[in-house]
This record gives sequence, C-alpha cells and structure tokens, in this order.
Amino acid sequence: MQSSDTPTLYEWVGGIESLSRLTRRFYEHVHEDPVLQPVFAHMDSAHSEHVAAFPAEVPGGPASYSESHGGHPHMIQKHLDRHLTQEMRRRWVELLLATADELGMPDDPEFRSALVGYPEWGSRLAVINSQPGASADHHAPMPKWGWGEVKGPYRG
Ligand code: HEM
Repeated sequence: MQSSDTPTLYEWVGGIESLSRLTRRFYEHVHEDPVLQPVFAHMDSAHSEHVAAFPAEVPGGPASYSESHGGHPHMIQKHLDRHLTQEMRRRWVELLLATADELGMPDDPEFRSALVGYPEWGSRLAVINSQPGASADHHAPMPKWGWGEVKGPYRG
C-alpha cells in the first residue's frame, strides 16, 4: 500500500547516478544496434549526460530538465519528423530494459512493472510525435510517473 514513506521511483532506482549509468550504457548499445544506429547517428556521446535529467525528473527527481533543458516541449521537438517506426520503438524499449538488467537495477516486481510502463507509453508518444505533420505543444507539461497500481515496493 502507498503511504507517505513510500519512496519515489527516482529514489528507488538510485537517483541521478543510477540513471546516468543507464542512459550512458543504453546509448552505447544503441550505437551498436543495426536498427537504431542510423536513427541516433548524429547524437554525440556527451549528450547522454543531460538526457538523464529527463528520466530523472519524470519519476520524482529534481526538475533540472524543465529548468535548464527546455522541458517536455524541447524533448518532443527532438522527435519531430524522425519517422520512427514500430520496429525502432520496440528495439528501443527492449534495449533499455536489457540495459537495466545488465546494470543490476532493482528487479522487484513492483519497480519493474513501473519501469516497463513508462517507456512503453513514452515510446509510443515518440512514434506519434515523429510522424509527418506532428508538432510540439509549447506548453506540454512534464509527464510524472509513479508506482501505478502496485502503489509501492513489496512489503510481504
Ligand atoms: C519514453 C520514451 C522516450 C523518452 C523519455 C525520450 C527522451 C528523449 C530525450 C530527453 C532526448 C534528448 C532531448 C535533448 O536533447 O534535450 C531525446 C532525443 C531523441 N530521441 Fe527520444 N525519447 C523516448 C523515445 C524515443 C524512441 C522510441 C526513439 C527512437 C526509436 C527516440 C529517438 C530519439 C532521437 C533520434 C533523439 C535525438 C537524438 C539527437 O540528438 O540526435 N526516442 N529523446
């Protein structure tokens, strides 16, 4: 049951250090992947540092992406006209979850169900936003993601 002492997903995952490790390793895999490499060919590796601020803010971490990197509208803009396909999206989600396993991120059922939910949802928005004619809402609020139906970590 969720209560005032329930940690945020951000705290549970290990904060910005853990998310920076995840994004860094994830993009290493992306650059070796035949489906995703061409999509991310122009992304420089230093980029993964500030990208981690986004998945930090969504699950309850500091609002630094909103304050310093243009917030949700800027992130949406990065996906415009990319013509992302379902094959790319599925590969992206698979690689992200495989990287979480590789790095030994928490694997309790409650955390993992929340972890699967967010990229599944967000990647589908990325595909929609990447199609011809899509535009970014300049007031799009930052998404917030929590424990969902499981309401918190396992308590026995
Ligand atoms: C939950 C889902 C997703 C989130 C939260 C997300 C988040 C982000 C963020 C924060 C950036 C960098 C923005 C910046 O420069 O400040 C970015 C860039 C980008 N994303 Fe996503 N993204 C998601 C899904 C996807 C998917 C599924 C794909 C492709 C299969 C994708 C492709 C890209 C590309 C190509 C860029 C630009 C890279 C560059 O700078 O060259 N994204 N995304």
